[in-house]
Amino acid sequence: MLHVKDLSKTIEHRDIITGIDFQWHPGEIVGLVGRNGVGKTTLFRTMTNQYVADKGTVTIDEHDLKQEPAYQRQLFFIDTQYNFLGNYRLAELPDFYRLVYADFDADRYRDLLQRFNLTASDQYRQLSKGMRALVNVILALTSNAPYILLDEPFDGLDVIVRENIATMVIDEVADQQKGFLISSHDLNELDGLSDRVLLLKASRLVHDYNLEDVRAQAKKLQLVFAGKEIPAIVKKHSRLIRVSGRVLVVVFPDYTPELAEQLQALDPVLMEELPLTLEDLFRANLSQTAGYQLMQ
Ligand SMILES: Nc1ncnc2c1ncn2[C@@H]1O[C@H](COP(=O)(O)OP(=O)(O)OP(=O)(O)O)[C@@H](O)[C@H]1O
Repeated sequence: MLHVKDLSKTIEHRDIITGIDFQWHPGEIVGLVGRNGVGKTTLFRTMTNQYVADKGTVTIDEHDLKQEPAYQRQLFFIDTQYNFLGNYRLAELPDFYRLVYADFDADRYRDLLQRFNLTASDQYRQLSKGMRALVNVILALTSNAPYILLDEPFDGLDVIVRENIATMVIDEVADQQKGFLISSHDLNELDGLSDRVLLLKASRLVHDYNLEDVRAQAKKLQLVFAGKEIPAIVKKHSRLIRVSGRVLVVVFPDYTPELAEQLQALDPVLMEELPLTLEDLFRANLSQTAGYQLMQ
């Protein structure tokens, strides 16, 4: 089990990540979401000791990664902004990774390059953004590290490659109990991939969602009422996702049978359940207000 304990990092007197605390088990695919600049990449860099934490620890099975650097080999991360790969050909990369990851699977690396039509003699820096992202994921999978950090892995990839990667990640988790922590803006991609999502806001971890529980509790409804006014009970208990004419699309984070009865009693012209996406949850939790003020 990997445990991030009270991890904090200040850069140029600004708190970039503050008191981050969570546990992550092999076999879990955890999503990491948050708005631009909230600190997702900084969290990855601090977890892997690229940035020295001001406070807190990261342990794997109780071994502190700073005190026992050998355990860092159980954690895989490629920094998409700063890495050493640029000047090397794809065929050369296993030579480096083998030095750190003793179980690096060079045969599988070669097979995956072929499968995705990547040319082994190409230099990493000559690849397109999407192809580089793909090579990063291939290296992550073939490193055989049990804990893998992927920073925006779907950024720049076309839909076919995305689907292939998502399938490979799911297979690795099922077959080998690897753990993935995946930051993404593409919430649709994390939907159906993660069992659990961590939400960062203003440098802090503000939610640790078990998506199954959340889906059992929350409901997204399309509502139309006869009157012009939005009923108080709707405003009080829901977040507005969208409005078009008199049709409201709202999310109730805590939908109870009592609430359902109260809504029915308002005699809506239309009340229909819609599938709740991760994006709805993200918007419902990140906006500063419930959204109704905008309509006044
Ligand atoms: N080395 C650094 N020097 C100065 N500021 C930094 C440094 N690293 C990170 N920051 C700042 O920390 C904040 C968080 O950046 P970070 O890249 O971690 O965010 P992010 O959540 O990954 O963003 P995005 O989703 O846009 O990639 C930003 O304001 C960034 O400018």
